[in-house]
Amino acid sequence: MRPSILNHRSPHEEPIRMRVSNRILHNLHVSTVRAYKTHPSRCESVLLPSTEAQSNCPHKKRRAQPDTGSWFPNFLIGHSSRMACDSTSRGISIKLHKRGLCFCERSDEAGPVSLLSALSLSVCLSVCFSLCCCLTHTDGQVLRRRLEEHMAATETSVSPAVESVVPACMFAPDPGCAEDSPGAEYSDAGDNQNGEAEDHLDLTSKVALRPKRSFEGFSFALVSPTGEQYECLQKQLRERIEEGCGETIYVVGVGTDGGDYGLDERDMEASVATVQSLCEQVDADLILLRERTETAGHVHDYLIRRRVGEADFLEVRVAVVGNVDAGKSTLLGVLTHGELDNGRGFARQKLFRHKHEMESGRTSSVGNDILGFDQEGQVVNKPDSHGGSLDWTKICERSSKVITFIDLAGHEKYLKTTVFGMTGHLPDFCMLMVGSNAGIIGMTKEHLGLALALNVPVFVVVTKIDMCPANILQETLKLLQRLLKSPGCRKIPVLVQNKDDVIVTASNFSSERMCPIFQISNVTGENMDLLKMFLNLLSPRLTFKDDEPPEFQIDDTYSVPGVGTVVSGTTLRGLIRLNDTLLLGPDPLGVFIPIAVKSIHRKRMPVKEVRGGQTASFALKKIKRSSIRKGMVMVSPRLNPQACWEFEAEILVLHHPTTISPRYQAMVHCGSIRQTATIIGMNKDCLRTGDKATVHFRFIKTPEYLHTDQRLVFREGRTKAVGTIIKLLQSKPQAKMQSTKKTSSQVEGSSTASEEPTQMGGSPQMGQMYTKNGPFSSLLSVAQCRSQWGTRTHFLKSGGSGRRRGGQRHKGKSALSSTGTTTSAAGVGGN
Ligand SMILES: Nc1nc2c(ncn2[C@@H]2O[C@H](COP(=O)(O)OP(=O)(O)OP(=O)(O)O)[C@@H](O)[C@H]2O)c(=O)[nH]1
Repeated sequence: MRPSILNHRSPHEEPIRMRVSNRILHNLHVSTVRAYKTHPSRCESVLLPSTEAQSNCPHKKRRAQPDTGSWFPNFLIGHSSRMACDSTSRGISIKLHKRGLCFCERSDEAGPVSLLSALSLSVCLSVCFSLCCCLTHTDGQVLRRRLEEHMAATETSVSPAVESVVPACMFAPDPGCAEDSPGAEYSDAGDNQNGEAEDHLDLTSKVALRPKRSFEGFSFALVSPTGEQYECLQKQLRERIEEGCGETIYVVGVGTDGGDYGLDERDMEASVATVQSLCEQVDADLILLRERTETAGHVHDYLIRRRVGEADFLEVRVAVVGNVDAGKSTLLGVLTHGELDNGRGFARQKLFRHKHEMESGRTSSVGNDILGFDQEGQVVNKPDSHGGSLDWTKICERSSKVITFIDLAGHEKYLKTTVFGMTGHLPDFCMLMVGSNAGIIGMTKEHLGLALALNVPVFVVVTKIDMCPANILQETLKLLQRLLKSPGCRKIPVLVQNKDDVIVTASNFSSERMCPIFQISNVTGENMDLLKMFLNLLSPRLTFKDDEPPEFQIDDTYSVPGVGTVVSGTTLRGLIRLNDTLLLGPDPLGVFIPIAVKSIHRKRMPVKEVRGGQTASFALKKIKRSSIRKGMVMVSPRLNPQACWEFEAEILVLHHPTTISPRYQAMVHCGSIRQTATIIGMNKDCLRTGDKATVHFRFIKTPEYLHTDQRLVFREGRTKAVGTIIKLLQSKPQAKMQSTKKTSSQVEGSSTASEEPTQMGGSPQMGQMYTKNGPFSSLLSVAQCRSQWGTRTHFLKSGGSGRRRGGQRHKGKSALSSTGTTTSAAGVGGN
């Protein structure tokens, strides 16, 4: 593979500029390094490009930098042109600078591309490695040596069985310039990552600060900032905190491009004092995460977290999935109650609320558990000394950040409930649990596929390491990383082994590519502190503006004695205040009715308002619980909401045993909506596994409130499809839609469940639609993953026996739910 890159350009013709697909890059990562090691002599000779060629480079701004490319030009490593049109595609520009490597974020025509696409970084390193080995230039030799050291460090930190798991240090900024003379000037100072000079920053004095959440060019003179610089710093800090929904991580002692690593004690003190004073200005706390000493001095990592009042806290939702007996409930019991398990189900007992769950040890419903962190990152959960119960209100009052775990069922027969938990509860992240002794079995792949389909970043927790022999553990890790790196997932597995790894992975986790792997024991508590630290550093993925018209999606309803009807769910956007009047609907006729909010609870704590991204429960005035169903919304009258019977979606069939044609019916999961829909038409005659199409759906029972760009999961039996709504069609409600049941799937020939997935189809027209639409990029990756969805899935039959936690069944359920299956949610005021 490597020579194909090295031979890519004739050395004298033009600057070396590579555009290769991510998949190729992925394969290149290991093979390139190995190739070099085994056959260094076979490396092609890559010479320096001529000055003329450099001046022809399209990246003229970068080329104009005086010192840039003194012996080598930039490399652009991105996706193939097809992927480049996609707004989520990533690119990375590598500068082989004489003082070291410089990885830069760059923008493409299609929009911003993020730095540290984890995959690209590791691959870039190996590509650079290969290229350097071809250089005869002295600088090349230096760089080559550094890369060799880096690679050696990489290898020693990884055990042989998991040799290709990327260690977290790969994602840390490269000190790079340690060998250079201290006085050497770093020509890239002031150059932002897109090659444009920062217009408002003076970088003449010591570069000392770098925000880690984002790797955009951003560096300041912190030791003794001028008034102007100070204001600039303050503005930037505010922006970073806004981006991080109230917090950000800064590294003091490192320059923008990884240069000027370390500060002496006096400079560090002065820099920290500056940051401290900045934090005071923006009403935030500065929390030291780690201190380290680099060759040139000290480097400190700080968490900057905005102060919140007693009634407020940052909320992060984590869906907990994994096969049955992986240890999900046990881990949540250990985390939230602070007591270790005994290996026989002690810790999980505190979470079960149903007799049958206690008896069987199986979660059957969607559970909510909370873990609060104070400003310093200490867990605040203090279970009651008698019953071991948790006072949610107290936890919330003491917390700066509350992690809500959405505990989902691992058993196959509760998959429908699990899908609802993933779509309806809007998790920010997904924690995939794997029992180290059992390995990747049962529903593990199914749940991973679901998270990928919904674009939820995943981290993995391997449990039971106390009882697992070392060779089995290594085997599980090996299979896990193979699964994560497979073309369908395209993740970078990163083993988290110490606090440094936690900081690096948490800082870069918003890159959906990276997949941290923790190895823990619920019995001995091994590595539990790393997991807690990681959870404390997670920030919500989405930011919301308060001035948008509010929207709230209902995922459960309750009747509370003395209070009345209560609905729980997630605020999708906007700000909802006590006594606001919102429109509740749609009812079966598509009508929205005005409704007043009597009281608001967040995590059982009474509050006066709730904003976008937060879960809450509302007590409503003058309405019966039976007239509200899951999937309904409460929205601002300003939105003039319309209910919709029909819509068009671009879907991708992940699995279907035969063919899907018009009149086919399946369950549509879209947010908290869960209703059977019929395919009215599509832009193909029929759909098979791997096919993409624009499909026209119609709900069979009631109209729903939908948005374009909403993700949906379409499933029935073994059939699974994912997609995005592209058009809402206003149609007159039909008097009665007949459910034709699942027989409308046309069975062709004798195709069986074990039928191999076919090649992904799709008309050119579809291809265009997909590449234009950002969220679809992951759909493509899911397409490739379709074979992993397995064929052994069996879903709940209609009228299945899911039960709610602490709630009651809907009286009018049969009239409201197309399948009659209940999905449970947290108890009253669970939100
Ligand atoms: N030795 C050991 N046992 C564990 C560990 N984690 C969980 N267990 C045990 O594994 C069993 C299953 O744990 P659960 O937490 O019920 O598994 P689950 O994934 O929640 O299962 P479902 O709720 O059915 O999906 C229990 O008996 C736990 O005590 C661990 O780290 N070490």
